[in-house]
Amino acid sequence: MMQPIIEVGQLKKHFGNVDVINEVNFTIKAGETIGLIGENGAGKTTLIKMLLGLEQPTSGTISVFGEKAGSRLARQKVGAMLQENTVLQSVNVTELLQLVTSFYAKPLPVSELLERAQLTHKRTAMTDTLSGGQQRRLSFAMALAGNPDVLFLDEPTVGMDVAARAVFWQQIEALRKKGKTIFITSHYLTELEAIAQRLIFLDGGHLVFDGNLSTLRTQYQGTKISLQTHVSVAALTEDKANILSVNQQENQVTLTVRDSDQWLLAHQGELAEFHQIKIQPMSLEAAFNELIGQGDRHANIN
Ligand SMILES: Nc1ncnc2c1ncn2[C@@H]1O[C@H](COP(=O)(O)OP(=O)(O)OP(=O)(O)O)[C@@H](O)[C@H]1O
Repeated sequence: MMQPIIEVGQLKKHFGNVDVINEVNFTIKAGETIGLIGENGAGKTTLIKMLLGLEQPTSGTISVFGEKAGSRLARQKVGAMLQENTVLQSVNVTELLQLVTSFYAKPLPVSELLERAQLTHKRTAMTDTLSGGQQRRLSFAMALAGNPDVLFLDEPTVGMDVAARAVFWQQIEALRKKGKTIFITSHYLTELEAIAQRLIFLDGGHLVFDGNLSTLRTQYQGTKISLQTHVSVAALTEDKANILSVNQQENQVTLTVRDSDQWLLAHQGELAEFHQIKIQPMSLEAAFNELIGQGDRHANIN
């Protein structure tokens, strides 16, 4: 049985009177690959910074390898790629990686880091002459420097071109296969679908989903039905268990339902009152984004 290596309990973070993380609980086991998804401002970066010990929680507990986040032990075992590229000026790529590896007890060889980050051809380039995507890759090399057991990657592929992205995801897959624990944030579910067995969604600082992709699919992926009608929304959404979302603009109604056949069967008596019906499958991402949008509105009302 895999051991939990990170445990988060009743975690809260307020900035002033703004709740950024609200009562978040989860544990991470060794070897898991976790995708953390949420809109801008959902609290992803704040959560990662607390897991790294770079931000202090307002309340709640975080344990990393049985110790406080950011402890000496945790820093040896954890590598991170944050959103800002913190790259030292006036040194070349190799010198920077030599410096970073010197902080660790069991670092990876610089040549391997250069290769994994696709930067071998840039090994003698000054760090401030790198392009945005190359700096992102240098941050990746720095995250790997200590041969960490756990990797936190905050929107790692931003600024990378298509080819660099593809190689980057191959690297992540290779690290996953080696048994590394990987925690990645992204705005894009599609980018994580292939790699993350487990997905955690933050919405306004609330953990709204924590589970695997197939659970996510059965819970949220639906079919979109749009139509024009004077039939009331209440009547159209009577079978609550089948309705994922509903939107009405005058007589234009858009529903997302789990099972469109079941919905049509239930409403066959009203078909004469439906016009311009369109039925289309919805991508998981679109369905989930719609739900997250609803969660936001609920959060604002409460
Ligand atoms: N140091 C700070 N002081 C005050 N507010 C902050 C601070 N850091 C973050 N916030 C606020 O906390 C909220 C969550 O921010 P955070 O960066 O964690 O979100 P995110 O999900 O990572 O967003 P993005 O996708 O844009 O990176 C935002 O409303 C942000 O303005």
